[in-house]
Amino acid sequence: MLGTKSNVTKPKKSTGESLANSVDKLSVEEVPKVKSKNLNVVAEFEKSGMKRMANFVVIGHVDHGKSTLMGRLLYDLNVIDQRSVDKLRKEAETIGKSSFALAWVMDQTSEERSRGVTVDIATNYFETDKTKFTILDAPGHKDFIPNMIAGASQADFAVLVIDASTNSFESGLKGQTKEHALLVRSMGVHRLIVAVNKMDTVSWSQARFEEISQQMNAFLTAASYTAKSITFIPCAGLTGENVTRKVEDPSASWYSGQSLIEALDASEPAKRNIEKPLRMTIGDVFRGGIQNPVSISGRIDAGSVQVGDAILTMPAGETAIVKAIEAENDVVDWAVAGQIPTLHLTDIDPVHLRLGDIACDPKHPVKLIKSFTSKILAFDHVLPMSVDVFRGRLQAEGKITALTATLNKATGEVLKKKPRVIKPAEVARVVIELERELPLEAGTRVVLREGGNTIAAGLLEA
Ligand SMILES: Nc1nc2c(ncn2[C@@H]2O[C@H](COP(=O)(O)OP(=O)(O)OP(=O)(O)O)[C@@H](O)[C@H]2O)c(=O)[nH]1
Repeated sequence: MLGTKSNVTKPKKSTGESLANSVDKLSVEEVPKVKSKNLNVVAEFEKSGMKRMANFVVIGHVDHGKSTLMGRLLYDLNVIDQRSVDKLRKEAETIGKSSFALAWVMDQTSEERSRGVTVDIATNYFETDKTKFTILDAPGHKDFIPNMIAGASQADFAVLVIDASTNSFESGLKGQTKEHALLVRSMGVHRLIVAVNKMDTVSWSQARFEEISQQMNAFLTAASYTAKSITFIPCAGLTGENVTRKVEDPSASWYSGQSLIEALDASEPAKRNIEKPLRMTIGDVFRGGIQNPVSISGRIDAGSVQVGDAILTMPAGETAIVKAIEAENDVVDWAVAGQIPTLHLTDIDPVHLRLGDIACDPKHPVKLIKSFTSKILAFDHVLPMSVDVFRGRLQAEGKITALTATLNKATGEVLKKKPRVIKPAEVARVVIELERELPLEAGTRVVLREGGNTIAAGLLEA
């Protein structure tokens, strides 16, 4: 199993006992009245020395080595053990694809394995002394761009993997290399680490590295990335050179720069948005028996929560009290944005808690809205039409009522007002009316589907 290592600095424990055990022993009558410690969670967080966090999406043309590179990173950082890799290698050999073993660390489902392409976003975690990273491994196959966008919408930066081998870089340029870089930019990603990969296949040629860096730099700066937010790193995922350790190959003696892990660690920390009002997407709802309180778990997108807080669940509009919190297998007093805690609740009927609902701060609730403007990236032809609008797992039927403008992918400038149709890969602004209200606010990501196909991904503007 992949996952975070256990030596993480955690928020202060309130008891040493596992919460699951302690609540098992309580009956409803015995549940003590929840007392808030009224902590200043922002100050507590700063004192805690909790590591900074970064989420990144891995993009690039099919077969340029994204999964292998990330598998290598996880393997070399001991997130995955030798036995698991040996097992994967054996499995890979039985179907004659032994070089794919490292990639399988990332691509874990059998469908992905038999096809040899990543079909969904694989989420993996690793950490250095300074930072906790989440990798969102995006598929390079052109049919799977919607999944890449799902990853990009959660990313602080992107790692663009480029195959340096003869002709591969060039065919990638005609393929998804540029397209992916543009798409993640239009979804708000500003920073790129360009991993010039498979350098072993070109004998660590300095000329090749420079040729690729220069061409990509010209393209990326024209696409509104700033030169100082792009870092080029030569590496080889398969051999592990310049991933977590320096290159030993004498032909690479010209390079004295950062390794991939150093570049990752040097990246600016993600903003946790702790000071904003609480927004937590409910990913799971459970109850361990009649006497146990109802519990929810999910990622805190913004803000913080502490024991004793009231939370409001939307769209139900019901409040609950946070009786206890668990995060990273510990009982804690508080949790902040970026963490995925379990909240044990009282004073709420579980019928008001559904997957995809939003738990928020009752003083600053997320609003329920029925119409909005969205910047969308079209995957298919988009017209004024009926669509299903998804915010995570929440869904409502709706209609695109107006196509306001098509936009420049890189700069957001208006290209054409009131287009009659938005073509695949175009970025545009549209107005959407919903049949029923959804909890949405500026900055929320939505997906538009029609007849079971994803036709666009959008960012709510107003
Ligand atoms: N020589 C060499 N081969 C590599 C390197 N990295 C990856 N490969 C090979 O390139 C092929 C594709 O690698 P993947 O990691 O599956 O590529 P991907 O970009 O994740 O592919 P998709 O998930 O299908 O988009 C495999 O055969 C790898 O073994 C490298 O550094 N050097």
